[in-house]
Amino acid sequence: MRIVTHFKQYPPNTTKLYSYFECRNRKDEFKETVFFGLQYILKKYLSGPVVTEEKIQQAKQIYELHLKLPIFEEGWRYILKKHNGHLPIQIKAVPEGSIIPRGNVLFTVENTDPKCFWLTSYIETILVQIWYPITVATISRKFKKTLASYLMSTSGSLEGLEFKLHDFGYRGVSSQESAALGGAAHLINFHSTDTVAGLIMAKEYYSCPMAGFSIPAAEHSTIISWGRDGEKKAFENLLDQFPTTPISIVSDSYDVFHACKQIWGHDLKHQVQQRTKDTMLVIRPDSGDPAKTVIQILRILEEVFGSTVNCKFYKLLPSYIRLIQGDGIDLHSVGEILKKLKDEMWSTENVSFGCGGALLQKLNRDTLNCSFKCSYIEQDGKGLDVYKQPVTDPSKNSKKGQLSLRRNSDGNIETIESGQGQPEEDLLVTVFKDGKILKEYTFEEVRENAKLQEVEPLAFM
Ligand SMILES: O=C1OCCC/C1=C\Nc1ccccc1
Repeated sequence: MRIVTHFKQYPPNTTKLYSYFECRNRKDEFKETVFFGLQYILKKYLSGPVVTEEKIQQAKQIYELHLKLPIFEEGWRYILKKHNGHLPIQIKAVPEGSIIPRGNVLFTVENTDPKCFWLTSYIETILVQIWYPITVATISRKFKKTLASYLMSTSGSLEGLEFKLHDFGYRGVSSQESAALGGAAHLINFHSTDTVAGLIMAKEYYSCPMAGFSIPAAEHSTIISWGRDGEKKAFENLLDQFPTTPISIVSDSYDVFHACKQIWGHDLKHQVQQRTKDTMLVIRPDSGDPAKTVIQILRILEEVFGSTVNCKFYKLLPSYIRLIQGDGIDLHSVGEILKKLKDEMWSTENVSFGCGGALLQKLNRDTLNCSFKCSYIEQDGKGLDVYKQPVTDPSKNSKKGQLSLRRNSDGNIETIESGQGQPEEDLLVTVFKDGKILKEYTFEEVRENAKLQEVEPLAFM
């Protein structure tokens, strides 16, 4: 346990520790990241009178047993007495929702009381947990870019884009807090979710009354509970129970092709044709090769319900029928599926997707190389730029000195090191100082900052 012993390890008379957070640059599919989640961490863990007598006692007990060394009790008691339990820390960060190229400073942390230099590193652990909301928001936005390209290319419009990727991931994350953070991160880019914890996060920490929507949906239990021979009854009951909203019905319990051809295409054909765009039937396959299954179902439905051709000459099922594919979806497969649909002249308008693990859980701090490093210290009143430069891995080199972030004359974002930045050009905003949050962002602002600037033409897909 290094952190509680650090105050003994820094040079004598250190009065300031200045560190920064970045998603280190690496040749991978993520050229830029979405900055999100710092406001939650500040509000929940770091703002206000967070240092208390009982917390000091609790820490004392734990570390005496755990480390057989005392905690830095006088350091914490100093904060309690001198700062009334408020952390003498300053944090400057890019606005939430900002889209920043990899390898740029995203926030800086420094102590504001020279006696509390050790605090900067102490809060690294909780601050670096921002890796999760940043990574989910970034993956979700990359999904959006792919979906936008195919939707634009096969329909000439982006209408409905925000409902093309539905968060199915609540059950697959490791905690309620992860569900809340990841769920909210996805809702920066989309308005479609079943991860209710994300709605509450957006409401409580980013002032958003209702950040996402869903529709009534079957699951296997509500189908198979009618027995093997009761699938048609189960489907019919669902149509009867939900006449005024769209309804999603998972149809692969036994044979999805039979379900589409015989039940949807014959037994219940007229009930299906009574549905409208606002009360559409959404058929959900949930197994098999995603592209092959979706295409086969589209063909079956086209045979029964017909299809039209849109302004881009791609085929479209009647407005009362759509598909949702929520199995086997990740950043790679979604593009593959859409490409195969397009090759068969199907518009992206026909399908939407659900994603769970690949959106909220199949990721870690290394996915975007999230890192927190010290870059500047002050000793005896003298400033010193510091950095690491491992001969064993240059990609782990860290930045030097006090940092600022600016948009240069070419319009590109860049980090200025060694305190060479012009304060008036600095995009970093002081969001926290001495226990107080100085700047808050609403979810609306976060979404605005993260919106897609352009739709990438498919040629590069
Ligand atoms: O089918 C659907 O249509 C759109 C509404 C949501 C939905 C399914 N949700 C879901 C959630 C968690 C695991 C699996 C599915």
